[in-house]
Amino acid sequence: MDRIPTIDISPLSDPGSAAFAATVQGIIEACTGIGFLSITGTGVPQQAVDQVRQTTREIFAINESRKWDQAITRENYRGYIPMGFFTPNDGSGKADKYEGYKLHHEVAATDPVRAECALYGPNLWPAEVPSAKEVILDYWHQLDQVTDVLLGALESGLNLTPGILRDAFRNPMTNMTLLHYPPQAAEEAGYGIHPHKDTDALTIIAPDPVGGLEVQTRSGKWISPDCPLGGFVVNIGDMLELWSGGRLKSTPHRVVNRSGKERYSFPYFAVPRHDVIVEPLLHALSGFDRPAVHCGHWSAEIWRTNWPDEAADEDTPELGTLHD
Ligand SMILES: O=C(O)CCC(=O)C(=O)O
Ligand SMILES: [Fe+2]
Repeated sequence: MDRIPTIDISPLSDPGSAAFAATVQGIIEACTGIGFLSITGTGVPQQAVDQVRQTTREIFAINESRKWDQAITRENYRGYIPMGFFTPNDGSGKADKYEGYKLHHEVAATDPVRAECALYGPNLWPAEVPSAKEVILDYWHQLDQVTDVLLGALESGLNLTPGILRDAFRNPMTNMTLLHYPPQAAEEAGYGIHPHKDTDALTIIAPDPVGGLEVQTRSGKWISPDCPLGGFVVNIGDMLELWSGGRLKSTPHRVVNRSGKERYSFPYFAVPRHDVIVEPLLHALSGFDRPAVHCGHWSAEIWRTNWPDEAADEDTPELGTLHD
């Protein structure tokens, strides 16, 4: 499949209907083919998306020194990620051209889950943009609903026990990154984000109309998703690939911002609860041989190995890094 289909998911609200079955079939074809699809009919109002994009702009407009005051640390993977901070540890030595702001599933400092897994906690919301917390969490909760609907469709399409995927997302490790990519000159080498696979279950992005996201087809070509205004790009990450025994595909993608304009993006990464062990729920396809993943451990390793002086080990295969 050399194109990314657009699918209206509104029939998923009517399980049992013929339109539900046809929509599930379309989603399964996209996810077992290119691993990406554009969705419409989510019920998320365009205004909610516009507000998050505006909030993202405002956060990156905060003065540089104040942004550094809220920078991400090894102990707390939340807050500002300065430009070039995470050089991919693939040996290329070339930093990605973005700045970010990392957010995780919001829980209060007193939440009992923190005793079970130390990665949970409150976010660092920037005081300079007082509306950020409300605007982003409102959007986040809407995407939690969209995720639930998509997981229900995948359970149905893969003939899994109803609820087996959805139940793994109670008190999840879902996270978001706010991203700002300055324009890259035509002759400039390097990427906004280098080619990688996502390590989560699934990702939902409201694409910036300036473009720049590119997806690798199985034949090795790079194509751009064609997503209508108001739609979202969804892709399968490593965890759903693993759950499905290799049927659903986690596909390499990258960002190159040659639009001449600032690009703002805010991917939502759905990740199960810390104690969930992701392993094939169906017999694995031949040649698909990946070890089970414990979500809390996996997330801790992703936090750790993003620092350029830290490397993944045998215990933590891949972590989204592509090897030639
Ligand atoms: O900004 C985008 O469109 C994609 C970002 C991305 O692939 C990621 O953060 O994993
Ligand atoms: Fe990605």
